[in-house]
Amino acid sequence: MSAFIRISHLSKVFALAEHGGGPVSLMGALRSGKREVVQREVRALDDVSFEIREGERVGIIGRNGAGKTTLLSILAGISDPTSGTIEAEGDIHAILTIGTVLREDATGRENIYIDGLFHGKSRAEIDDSVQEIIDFTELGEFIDRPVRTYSSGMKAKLAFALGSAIKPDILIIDETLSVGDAFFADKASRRMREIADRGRIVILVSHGLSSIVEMCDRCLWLDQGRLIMDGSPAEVTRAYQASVQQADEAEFKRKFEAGDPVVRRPDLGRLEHLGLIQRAEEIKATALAFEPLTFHLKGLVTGMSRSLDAHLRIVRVDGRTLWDDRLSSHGLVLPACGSFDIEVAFDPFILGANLFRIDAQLLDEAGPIDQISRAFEVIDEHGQHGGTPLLFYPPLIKTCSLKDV
Ligand SMILES: Nc1ncnc2c1ncn2[C@@H]1O[C@H](COP(=O)(O)OP(=O)(O)OP(=O)(O)O)[C@@H](O)[C@H]1O
Repeated sequence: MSAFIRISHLSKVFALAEHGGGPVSLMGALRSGKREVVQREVRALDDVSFEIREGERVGIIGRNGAGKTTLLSILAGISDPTSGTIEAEGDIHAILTIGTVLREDATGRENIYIDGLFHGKSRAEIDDSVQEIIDFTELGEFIDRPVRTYSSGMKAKLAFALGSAIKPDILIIDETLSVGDAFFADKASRRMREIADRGRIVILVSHGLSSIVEMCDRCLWLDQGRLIMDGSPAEVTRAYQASVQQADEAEFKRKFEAGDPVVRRPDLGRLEHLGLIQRAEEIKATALAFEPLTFHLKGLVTGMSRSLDAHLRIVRVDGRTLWDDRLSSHGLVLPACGSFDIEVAFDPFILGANLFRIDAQLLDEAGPIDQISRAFEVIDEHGQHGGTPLLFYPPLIKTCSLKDV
């Protein structure tokens, strides 16, 4: 008989209830007796299908909340899918959380006996294998101390030694190895290979991508409950890493677009508009490289401030400030009270293709009064200037003028 797992169109939906205090379980919401409970569904697994054949060591990766643990608990028979089927041949042993494997008040040795008896072994059979398990754990004299006195690494070693000693047809491990030391991880990896070499199946969930590459020969990538890649560990972990990096970049861009926070003093004045003008038109988000560009700043001064000034700054998405100047240094004097309307023109345009932000700040000698930021992208229509975007010229302001308002 050969071990295999076949999963077809597997989905798992959790019903969550929400009221003022945020999400709670449906039972919790019913118990709390609160009205206006809105039911929401979490699709932890969404139409997942794959097959694992004998001898495969399969790693499962994905960001937090991707559905990995849900998949493992269905594979381990701890929870049922909402829809879809799972067929498995062979007895399954799962180490999902160390806490559920080990009894804290019993010693390590007692845990070996309890676990063996639980898995249907006779006392004599356990007597035969106990020393081998103890040797594998490297716990030394700790084996006769209560598990509650162990470090998390020691618990991980014992849990793994127990799980793998049972010699199951299908061994499922959730993150357990990540708390062991490098030497133990190496030994555990060899043990997993032995299990797989006997024609069995090993499934490992881990956030440690290097352990997946080292220990597995196949990798599944879950994202928001869906299986999005199935292939060699090196290939899948590379693609996963690239996607995580992109998501981080997107988060960075979102923060970048919001600008730096400043303490505002609205009683003294405010900035009302920061626009970009190119080819005599106000543009929204995209400017062309190598074309003159004008910034348009409108605002209002309502209090008596001394040394009133406007400060403009251009920042590239990587955080580098490319230009930073006060308009007073170009002879521009803001009115002491009333509206202002300023145009600042650059020629030639100084920026290469990239994402930028312009920050305009109204300030006086005591500090900022108001700030307005605007992100914009510069594109090179002709694509002649690829590579790392550069600051092409020292910025030159062509005109810096105050309009009559
Ligand atoms: N019992 C539950 N009730 C409600 N929602 C749940 C339950 N268990 C999991 N979920 C939700 O299902 C989704 C998948 O969770 P799961 O724990 O499987 O992800 P994971 O990939 O193991 O994440 P992590 O890497 O953080 O352990 C998440 O959105 C999670 O909030």
